[in-house]
Amino acid sequence: MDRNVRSQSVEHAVARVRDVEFSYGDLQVLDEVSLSVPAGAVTAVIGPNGSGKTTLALVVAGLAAPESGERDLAVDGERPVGYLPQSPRFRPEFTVSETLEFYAELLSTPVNVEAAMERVGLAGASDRSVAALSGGMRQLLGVAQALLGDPAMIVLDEPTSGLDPRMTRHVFEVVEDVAADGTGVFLTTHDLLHAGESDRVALLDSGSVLIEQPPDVFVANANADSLLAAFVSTLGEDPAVQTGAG
Ligand SMILES: Nc1ncnc2c1ncn2[C@@H]1O[C@H](COP(=O)(O)OP(=O)(O)OP(=O)(O)O)[C@@H](O)[C@H]1O
Repeated sequence: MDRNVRSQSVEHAVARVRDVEFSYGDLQVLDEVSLSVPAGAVTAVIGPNGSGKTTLALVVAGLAAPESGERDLAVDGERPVGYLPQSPRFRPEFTVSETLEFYAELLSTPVNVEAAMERVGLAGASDRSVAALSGGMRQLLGVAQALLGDPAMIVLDEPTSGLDPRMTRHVFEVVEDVAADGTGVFLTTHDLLHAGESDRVALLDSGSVLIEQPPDVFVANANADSLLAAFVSTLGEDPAVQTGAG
């Protein structure tokens, strides 16, 4: 799909969170977070370690209920929401296709396991056991699992962590392709190079969304020449791991 068609479909949000607050016990990690996940676009959430990206991904996916605020999903009928956790665990003795068939049975919609394997480039490994997969292939299996059942939105928590540069590029190409078909893609990443090529970035800092806009707009507004430079000039050089909102 060309860029013009894609930018039109960006108007329609498949999910929205509004004024979301979330705490683990006494530790508040999301503070008044509002953002939307447009259909047909990749939204990349970036931010320091501990800034709340995984927690936000769980809330957006509907897997964690916010204490206050709202999460609305605007998807038609039975279409699922796909989710890839940060460290997916699959049964090591299952093959790739058995793993996907296992997840397919959990869905109430018709599922084409072959198509999911084709889409991520794992068709040639369908009979290989999970134990025999490289880290990159396991991550592709996770993406394939999230794509089962033609989801209206996929939420991927660090889908390229631990992947080499070419495999990282491949995963981003897969998700761009998925977005081009109208799916809303919401992912967290520390890969600012590829986040800079996504349709939108949301910068999370200590549980608050500082910006939510196309990366080139953020970079230009920060008077920077790259997303990395904009990230550092906005957040400062201090690499401290964050521990909650505030
Ligand atoms: N289950 C939990 N119980 C208590 N605290 C938690 C839990 N999960 C996360 N936290 C804390 O919540 C804060 C936000 O964590 P979260 O994993 O959402 O951040 P993140 O931005 O995804 O981090 P990273 O980039 O390191 O993966 C951190 O301070 C973390 O220690």
